[in-house]
Amino acid sequence: MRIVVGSDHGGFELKEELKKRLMDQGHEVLDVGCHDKNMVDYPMIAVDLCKVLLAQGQDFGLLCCGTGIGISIAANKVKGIRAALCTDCYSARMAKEHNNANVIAFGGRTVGIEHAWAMVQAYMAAEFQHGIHEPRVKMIDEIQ
Ligand SMILES: O=C(CO)[C@H](O)[C@H](O)[C@H](O)COP(=O)(O)O
Repeated sequence: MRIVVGSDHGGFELKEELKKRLMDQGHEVLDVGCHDKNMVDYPMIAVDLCKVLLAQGQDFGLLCCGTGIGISIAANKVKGIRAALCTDCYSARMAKEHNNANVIAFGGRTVGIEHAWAMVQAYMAAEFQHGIHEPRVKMIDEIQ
């Protein structure tokens, strides 16, 4: 898969480890930053990632901040983005199956790497179920 990743300082370490594991699996990963632990404002990173995703058509985007909340709120302001803050594997799978989320978000200060990795795997293994979910997703997109 082609994946674009990004984080603020609060999600930097988690993003780096998830990026490494994705690359080890053979995925193509583009990192929009941040590239060190220096403080950076998460809305900028979220918008940068979303613009890249919409322009370059990666399969999905992965965002991390301290909680995953701020960066997912910011991403969801971008037209065409459906960002899901994931805290469990069932929700990560549903984010794809029901919501066709094109961005998943995690909290670097709230979840450990193994749990985050399990959630990434759950999301990546899932497929959008279409059917009744298709018009609902369309309704979401039409809000913007
Ligand atoms: O947006 C957030 C909260 O929902 C993230 O956790 C940020 O990473 C956090 O706010 C950054 O906080 P810091 O005090 O600047 O490290």
